[in-house]
Amino acid sequence: MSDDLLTASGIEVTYGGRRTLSGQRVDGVKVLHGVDISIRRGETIGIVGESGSGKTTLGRALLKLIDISSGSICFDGTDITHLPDTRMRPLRRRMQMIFQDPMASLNPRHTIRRILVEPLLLHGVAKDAKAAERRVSTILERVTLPQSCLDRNPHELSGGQRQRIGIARAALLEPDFVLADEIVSGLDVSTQAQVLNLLKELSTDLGLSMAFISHDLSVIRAICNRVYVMRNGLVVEEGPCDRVFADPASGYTRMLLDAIPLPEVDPEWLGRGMESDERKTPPQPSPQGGGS
Ligand SMILES: Nc1ncnc2c1ncn2[C@@H]1O[C@H](COP(=O)(O)OP(=O)(O)OP(=O)(O)O)[C@@H](O)[C@H]1O
Repeated sequence: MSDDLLTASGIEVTYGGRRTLSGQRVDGVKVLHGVDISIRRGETIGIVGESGSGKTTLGRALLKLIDISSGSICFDGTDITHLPDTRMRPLRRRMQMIFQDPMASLNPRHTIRRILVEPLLLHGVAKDAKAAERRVSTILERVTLPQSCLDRNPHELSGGQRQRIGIARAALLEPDFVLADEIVSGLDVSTQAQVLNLLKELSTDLGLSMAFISHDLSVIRAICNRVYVMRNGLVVEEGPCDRVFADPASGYTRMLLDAIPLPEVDPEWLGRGMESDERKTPPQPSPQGGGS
């Protein structure tokens, strides 16, 4: 069995290309220009880069949520590049996504119970509603939410609670791979820390592979083993976080690091030691807002 769970080679994505009714081809805009990326089993990689560099597009391409115009994608030994929907369906359960804005991904008219129970039944992970409810109750405890959340609608929860529901929904389906796209950028710093901690624990417990998209370098450093740095639809640097942050090979990565001084990170909540000189860096607000 290969160490790699997910590999993608030469990924190109073009938005807006089409054929007119008269058969003429209208060129679109190419936003990924041949990206190679691999994610090993049990590994968390970061994808970082300035706004518009193509992080979200790459993430969606990896999950086959958008079409690629060139390249290939392999998941757990299966070439999924041209896999038809029927054969892709069982793999979709194993490749989950957690979104930046849970309000946009959780149906506002459904209770949390329905939001969590339905996918379990749809994917056949639980054999009946009773078994599904048992699983949901257990995962709620795991993400430290009270059972009373089950009868609420998404808008009745806080942002941090909603993000925990997003994590619970992904984890319930027992995925092998989770893509997390800017999932803490809308949260305050202490809630960010709690959500990141939870995700880190879950990924270890469940042996998940994760790709973590963020424009926030401190978040990437806190949670990832390796990092891919993107610019203008290309990977300009890839390597272990420790090396890339301490000694970036690309001038662009150095510029990103200079532009966004790393804030002080409390090693208690990250469960990770830091060098004493890094700890002297004062906390700095990120000058970049928004995200994917
Ligand atoms: N559906 C779409 N149609 C057309 N162009 C798009 C679409 N989605 C993204 N783009 C363009 O593709 C490029 C890459 O966007 P993408 O969202 O992947 O970047 P990003 O690095 O995730 O940026 P951000 O951090 O701001 O979310 C941008 O120029 C964007 O405007």
